This record gives sequence, structure tokens and C-alpha cells, in this order.
Amino acid sequence: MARKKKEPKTPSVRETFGLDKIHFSDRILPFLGLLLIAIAGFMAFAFISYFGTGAADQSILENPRAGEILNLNGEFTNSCGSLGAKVSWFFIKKCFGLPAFLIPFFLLLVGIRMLLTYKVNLLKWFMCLTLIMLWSSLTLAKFLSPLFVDMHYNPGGDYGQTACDVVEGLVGTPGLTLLLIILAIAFLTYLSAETIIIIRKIFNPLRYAKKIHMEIQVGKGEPEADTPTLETVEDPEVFDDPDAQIVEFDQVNDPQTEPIPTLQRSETPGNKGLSTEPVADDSAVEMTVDTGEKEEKATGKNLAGENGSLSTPYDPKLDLENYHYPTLDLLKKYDDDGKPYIDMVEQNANKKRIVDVLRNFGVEISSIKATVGPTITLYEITPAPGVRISRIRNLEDDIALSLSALGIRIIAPIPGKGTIGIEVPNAKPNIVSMESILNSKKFQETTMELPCALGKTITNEVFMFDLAKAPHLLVAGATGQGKSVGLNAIITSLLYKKHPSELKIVLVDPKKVEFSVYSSIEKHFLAKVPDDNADPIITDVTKVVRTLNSLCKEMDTRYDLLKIAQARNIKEYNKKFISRQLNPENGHRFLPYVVVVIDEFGDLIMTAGKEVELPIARIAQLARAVGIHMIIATQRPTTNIITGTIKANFPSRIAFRVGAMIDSRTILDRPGAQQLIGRGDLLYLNGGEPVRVQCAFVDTPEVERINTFISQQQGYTSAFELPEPDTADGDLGEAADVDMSHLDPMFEDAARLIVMNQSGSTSLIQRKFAIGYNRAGRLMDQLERAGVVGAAQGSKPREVLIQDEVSLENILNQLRH
Ligand SMILES: Nc1ncnc2c1ncn2[C@@H]1O[C@H](COP(=O)(O)OP(=O)(O)OP(=O)(O)O)[C@@H](O)[C@H]1O
Repeated sequence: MARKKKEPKTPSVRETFGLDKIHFSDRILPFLGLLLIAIAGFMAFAFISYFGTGAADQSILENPRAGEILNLNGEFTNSCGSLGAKVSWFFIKKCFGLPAFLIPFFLLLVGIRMLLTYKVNLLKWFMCLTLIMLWSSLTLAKFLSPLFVDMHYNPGGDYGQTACDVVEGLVGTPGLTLLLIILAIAFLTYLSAETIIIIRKIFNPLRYAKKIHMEIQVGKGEPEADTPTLETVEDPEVFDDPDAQIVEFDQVNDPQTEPIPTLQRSETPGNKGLSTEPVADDSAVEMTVDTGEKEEKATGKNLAGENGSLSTPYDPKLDLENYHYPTLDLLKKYDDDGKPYIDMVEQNANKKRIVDVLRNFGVEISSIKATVGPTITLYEITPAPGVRISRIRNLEDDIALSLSALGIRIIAPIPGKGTIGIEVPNAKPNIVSMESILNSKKFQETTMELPCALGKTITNEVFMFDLAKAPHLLVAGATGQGKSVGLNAIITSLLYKKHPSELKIVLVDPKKVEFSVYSSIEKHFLAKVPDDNADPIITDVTKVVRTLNSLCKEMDTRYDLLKIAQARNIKEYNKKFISRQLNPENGHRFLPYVVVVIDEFGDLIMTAGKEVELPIARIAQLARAVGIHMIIATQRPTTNIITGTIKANFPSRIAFRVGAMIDSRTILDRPGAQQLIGRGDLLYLNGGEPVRVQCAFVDTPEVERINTFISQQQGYTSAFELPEPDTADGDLGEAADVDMSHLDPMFEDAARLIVMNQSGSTSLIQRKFAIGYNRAGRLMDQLERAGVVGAAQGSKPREVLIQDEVSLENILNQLRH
């Protein structure tokens, strides 16, 4: 180098032969990768051939003669020649036996990594494979060698046999066996924490069976003292499992004597494993706590009881205190994660073309800057002084044509800057993995209430929004553009951040296939209207109406609770509840957020019309403060589905690619979505200008793994129960309970309206009398009981059984007497 400085004009040897243009990472590394893959293949062939030819070759290898290794006379029978014979003899016979196959496997991984095909954590693989190889050599040598006495090799190799003999000499066969088992468990524990759970189960299967039994007790909400599990209190086994204890003390014991231990224990962080704090200790408090009440929330009731002096904050997570949040290893990592590939040739070509096109149209620019995102590159252009921005905007089509790519979007000007943005899709788009988003500091340190990690912006920043502030989200886009993946990404990020006690999800899926994967987390995160056989994922239109009405009722109840608690929103309310300012005996409870996700909302509107739209609009208008948030998605972004009411109530919108500009206008009130490139490319709007985001990709197997991880843990005994909705059109069989002695003052008018119109529609009553849905529903039930209309028929209007006003007056007369 020194020489080079002194004689800058003399070309170096590298320059002379053009070697300076060959970059290590571009060409040499991939070539070395290929070489390693070839070596791995060679070794694998040689090893396989060794099983048949090793015996014959061995004698030559063990007594080598000069020149023999060249195999000129073809004495070596291994299909990979003398080298193959030697390599396989060395690794299989002399070293590790059968586990030696892991060596070519590792070389293959290194080769793949160097080829830059997949991202492989080589150090981790090296450690794991080495440990497996050493351990299995020993194990095979110990346990399988008796079966291989006639073979020319030991299954664990000479190393395995020697190591086995040495250790056995030291600690004997039992010692060696135990050592091998311990090493295996240690290794499996390193790989997955589940190992310990499985071992616990093996050592104490009874306790786990019992735990399940006790959970069932909780769910029934029967804290009666006479439940058969009462005895379990005396079972010493219980004491080492904090989970089991809580359930037990809470739900199983005689409330007269022992309800407090839960309280005491759960409130004192350090002692939760030591349940056995003598019962006598708690006797002073037991009376106060005993309400003998129902449901999981009972913990809260007990906690506040009438003991106002309790100062430790209530912890809603104690119901499932051993719950583990899903881990990042459940998500798939991608090769090019987070690091967009910068192809300078492509960048320079795009830049040249943009400059040329603009120049052809007489637009001069003073500078251009490219920001490469995962799927899009943003070219920021500063026009020369005096150039009008509208002129550049008018050239949008010409620029797109000249760049011969879809999805060019021109932002003129970029808000807050005096520049013009041209977004051009990358030739090689990167997948933004969910793992890279959830692993980001931004997500992990977020203080958002309901953080939804959506993906990455075109400047490679993690993009998140708070659903609690959104407060409702409309997702639309043509079919196959990434809506379902987007919804999964949102749900996944919530599952990674929220404890089951803090979040409940209502899933509506008329397509029946999109959300079925979530049914396994029913007992942790899902909410539904009580119905014994109901699938936790709502697919049926009548059930959707019922659920939406139930949510309206839950909303009303929550508002009442907030009012009594003098809290303005759910956050304030829960804060008060946690600090024990609200007494559960007065009906107060910790309120989890409820997120309602409706896929293919267009289908629902088409089949159930106003019956769905009205409660949705009502929830969207009011539910924000009480922690009920909606996400609705549709692949039909037309004005009869995304109506004015819906739009007015869904300020946050996500548009995936759509077919026409008009659709983009319907979703975002502006064009742009028709120029997206699909596969998760989206525009997010929440007031102001839309942000272009590449949605994180989360595949179905990943979602399955997350759900399995959650569902394998202890959950509540059933899905979160939403209140039974007040009778409504879409509801069945409620009329029988209607009290006809207290008819609604509007009953007669409603009856006349229905008979005159010959239409048994609840919404008709609502409209004409300007009353709420619930009251109109009750009126309809009274009319059914009086025989004016027939039974509810799902979402259709009821049949009107009275044909003329004279017959109706007769009925009304009878009812008056
Ligand atoms: N964020 C993404 N990154 C990469 N590829 C994606 C992304 N989102 C979607 N895709 C690709 O697009 C395909 C279709 O996505 P998805 O099923 O989410 O579309 P959709 O809009 O829900 O379609 P439909 O309305 O028909 O259900 C996926 O199988 C995947 O291959």
C-alpha cells in the first residue's frame, strides 16, 4: 500500500489482472460456498459407500504401501476412490461412527450460508451439531456396539468407544447412563424451555391432572364449599404450584373459612410458592372476603372484599400468573431480514431514467436522493429553482412508462419538505418478517395500550399504531393483496404484547377459514356470547348480529360502570380498579380491552344489511372510551359496503392494492391505492397524509405455532363471556319469556305499523318511532307473544301473522282486558 501511495500511476498486480473488481462477498464467497457443498456431497457419498466397501478398504488403509494411495490399480473399492475410502475410514471408524454424517451436513449448511441463500446461524449450528455428535457417539458406542460386533466399524467410532470405556471405568454403567441422560436433558432444555415442563409432568402426572380438574371448577363459577376438590387443600403437592393454589383457594375452599389465602399470597410477591402460609394467619380476613361469588373475576372481588385497607394494587394477571408470552423463536426468520438489498446498477439506472424523462419534458432537477426500503425505493427530487411542482405531477404516467414498472407513486411535494417523491418498486423486494418487527426496540419498548405492528415504512422504520387511539380500523383492498396477512400481523402483535386478562378478541369470519387457526386460544383470548356449542370463531350471520348486539350491551354496561366510577375512559377506570378504589361488590371488575375483528365485512352487509351496520356504527361511535375497538376488512371497497356511516366512524384506514382509482377514493378519500404493488404493500391513513408501509409477513404455520404455544398453557375455563344480548330480530326463542303484563307504551302503535306495512322488521319500528335497537327488539318480542308476528327468521323480517286492522284491533282489545 505504501508503494501504491508513492507510485499512484503504476497499476498494481491486482489491477493488472482485474482482480480488484472481484469482490469477496459478491463472487468469492458464493464460489467457496459451492465448493463446500460439493465437498459435503463427496463426503456423504463416500460415507454411504463405506458401509459396503469399508471392510475391504480397511486392510489397505491400515497397512499402507508406498504409492497405493494413488489407487492406480483400482484397489480401493469405495465409490469415491482412495480419498473417499480414507476420509470415511477416518471419520466413521477412527472418530465418531455413524454420527460422523453430521460433518458433511454442517459443511452443507456453511456452503448454503456462503452462497447467501439462507441465513443460518452457523455458530449455533456448530455448537449443537458438535454436542449431538459427541454425545451420540458415546451413546451408540455404549448401547449399540453389541449389535455391531461383526462389523468393520463401531457405531460410535473409536472415539466413542474409548470415551465410553474411560467414563465407564470411572463411574460404572449406571453412572455413564445417568450422565448421558442428564446431558441430553441439559441440551434439550437449552433448545426449549418446554423440556422442563414435560419433565415436571413426567414426575408428577397426578398433579397436572388435578390442575385441569380444578380449572373446570373455576369456570363453572361455583365456589361452593361442598365441591369434591375440597380435600385438595390438604394435599401437600399443591403447595409447590402457585397456579394450582390460587385456583384452589379461590374457588374450592369453604368460603367461610379459607378464601383469603389467595389474596394474601397473591399480594405478596415473594411468597407465592409458599402457599402454605398457615390458614390461621388469614382467619381475620376470611369473613370480609367471602362473597362466595362467581367467575374468574372473583379474585378481584375477594381482593377488595370489604377490606378497604388493602393497599397492594390488584393484579389482573394473577388469574394466569404463570402465563408466558409467545417467544420470538416461533416466528420465521428470513435471509434478507431487515437489510434491503441495494443493487447499485438498478439504482443508477432508475436515477438516470428519472432524470432523462424529466429533462425530456423540460424539467430540470438540482438533486436526487434515493432511500431504499424493503420493497420500494423513494427517490427524493429537488427541482431546479423555478420549476412548478404541478408540472412534475402531470408527468406521472410518463415517468411510470419510462421506468416500465408498476406501482410508481408520485408525492408532489413530500409533506413538510420542498422535494418531490417518486416511489419505485424494487426489482428484488424483501419480505418484512414479523420476527424483525416484533424484535425491534420500538415494539418491545412501546407504551401503547394496544400496539399493532404493521410492518416497515419505505424508509425502513418499524411502523406501529395504537389501536386504542385509532380507535377503529377499516381494512380494504382487492382480493389476494395481503389483507388476511395484515389482519394476522395485527392480531399477532397484540398477542405478543397482551396478557389474556387484558385483552379479549372477538373474531368474525364469514369465509370460515381465515380465523379458524385461532380457535385453540379460545380459553385465553377469545370472547363470545354464551352458547354451549358455539364455535369461538363466529361464522354465521345470525350469530354475528347476536354478538354485535351483545357487544352493544357490554358497551352500555361498561359505560354505566365508568359513570359510577367517575372515570372518563377505560384506562382511568382500570387504574382506579387496580388501586382498589372500586369495590367489586358493587359490580366493578377489571375491564379487558375487547378487539372485534370482522373479516369480509362486505359479505355481512350484503346479507344482513342494516342489522349489522347499525350495531357496528353504534359501537364505532361510542365504544372507544370503554375499550371496545373494531377492525373490519373487506375486499369489496364499494360505496354500498363502505358507506358514509362506516367511513365517518372508522377514521383509521388501511388500503391494500385496489383495481381502480375510484376504489382508492372510497377507502382513503384520495387516489393512490391503485398504484400499490400488492403482496402487503399498503397505505395507512389516520388523518393527514397516508403512509406507505410494507406489511409484515406472518404465515399460517407461524400463527399456528403462536396459538399452540398459548393454548398449551393454562387458560381460563372458557372463552370470555359477553353478555346475553337483549332480544332482537336476529335472535331466537326469547319471546317465550316476555312479560305481557307490562306492555311497552308503544306496543299498540308498533302493532299497527307492522300490520299496515305487512313487514315484521325491527328496524322499521326503530326508524318510525326513533327508538333504540333494544327497545324495538323488545317490542318485537311482545308482538310475537301476542301473535302479531311470527318467530324471528335470522336476519330476515318476521312474518306478519295478522292480515288486516280489524283482526288486529280484536287482539288489542283482548290484551287490554
Ligand atoms: N406482507 C406480505 N409480504 C409478502 N407477501 C405477502 C404479504 N401479504 C400477502 N402476501 C402474499 O400474498 C398472498 C395473498 O395474501 P392474503 O391471503 O393476505 O390476501 P387477501 O387480500 O386476504 O386475499 P383474500 O381477500 O382473497 O383472502 C399471500 O399468500 C402471500 O403470498
